[in-house]
Amino acid sequence: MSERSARGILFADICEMIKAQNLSYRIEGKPILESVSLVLGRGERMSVVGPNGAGKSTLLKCLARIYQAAEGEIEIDGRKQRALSQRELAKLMSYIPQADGFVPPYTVAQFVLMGRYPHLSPFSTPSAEDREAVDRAMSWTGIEEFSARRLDSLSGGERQKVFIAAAFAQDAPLLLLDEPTTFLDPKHQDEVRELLVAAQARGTSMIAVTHDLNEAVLGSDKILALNHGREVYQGDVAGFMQAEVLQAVYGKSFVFVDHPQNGRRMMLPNVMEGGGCGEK
Ligand SMILES: Nc1ncnc2c1ncn2[C@@H]1O[C@H](COP(=O)(O)OP(=O)(O)OP(=O)(O)O)[C@@H](O)[C@H]1O
Repeated sequence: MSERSARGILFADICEMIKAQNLSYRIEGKPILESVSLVLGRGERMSVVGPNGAGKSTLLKCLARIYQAAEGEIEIDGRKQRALSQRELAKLMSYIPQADGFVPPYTVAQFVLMGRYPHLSPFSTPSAEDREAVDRAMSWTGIEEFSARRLDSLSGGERQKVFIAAAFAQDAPLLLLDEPTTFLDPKHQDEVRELLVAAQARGTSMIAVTHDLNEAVLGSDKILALNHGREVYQGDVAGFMQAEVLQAVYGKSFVFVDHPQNGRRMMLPNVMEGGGCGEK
C-alpha cells in the first residue's frame, strides 16, 4: 500500500522519475504505438527492445515530446510533460537520438556547451557554473583532448562520447538514449557502457533503446519489449530472459549459454531453427 507524506503526496509518486500511461501515436492514421505505459523510478535504468519497426524510437520521441502522443499522459518528476516549457523539460530530460549521419557544424567545446542551454540566460555569457558543468562532462567522458576539433573530424565512437558529454552537461536527471552503442566497435561499446554505468551510479535515470539483448539485460532494472507498437513484456531482467517471452517478442527462438569467463547468462539466436542453416 502507498504511504502518504505529511503533505499528502503519494510516496510512490515521489520516487517516480517518469511515468507514461496509455500512450498512443499514429502517423497518417496508422497506429505506431498503442496504449503503452511505463514507470521508471529514480536512478533506475530501463532498456527498450523489440524488432525493427516495433515503435521503440517513436516511444522515446513521445517521451521527449519530439512527437506529441495522440493519447495518454506523461509525467516527469511528478509534473505533466505537456505543461512544461521547453526549458523546464530540458532541465529534466536529455535525449540522444539515433546516429543518422548528420553532424552538426560545431567544435566539440561549442557543442558540449550547447547542452547547457536550459540553464543559460538569453544574451548572457556562460557562467562559471556552466563552464564547470562543461569541463566536468568532458572529463567524465574523456574528450578533453578533442575540445577544439570539429565534430565532423571525429570518428563515430568519439562523436558518440561528445553527444553523451553534451547530455551530461545538460545536468538533467533523466537520460533518453536511442541505440547509443550501435555502429560502435566492441571497445567503444564498452567505453560508452561504462559512461552510462557511471552516470547511473551518480543517480541519473535512463531509458535506452537497444537491439543488443545482452547489453539490455546487463545493468538494466527493467526491460520493456515492444512489437507492432504494443507492449509484449515489461518487468525485470529474469522475467525477460525466458524462451517464451523472447519468442513472443521476436517470433523466433533463442538459446541460453553461460559466459565462459564470468558465468553470466546470455541469449543467442537459435541458429538451428528453420532448417539448420547454422550447421558448418
Ligand atoms: N515519419 C514516418 N512516416 C511513416 N511511418 C513512420 C514514420 N516514422 C516511423 N514510421 C513507422 O513507424 C514504425 C515504428 O518506427 P520506429 O522507428 O519507432 O521503430 P523502431 O522500433 O525504433 O525500429 P528500428 O529498430 O528499426 O529502429 C515503423 O513501421 C516505421 O516505418
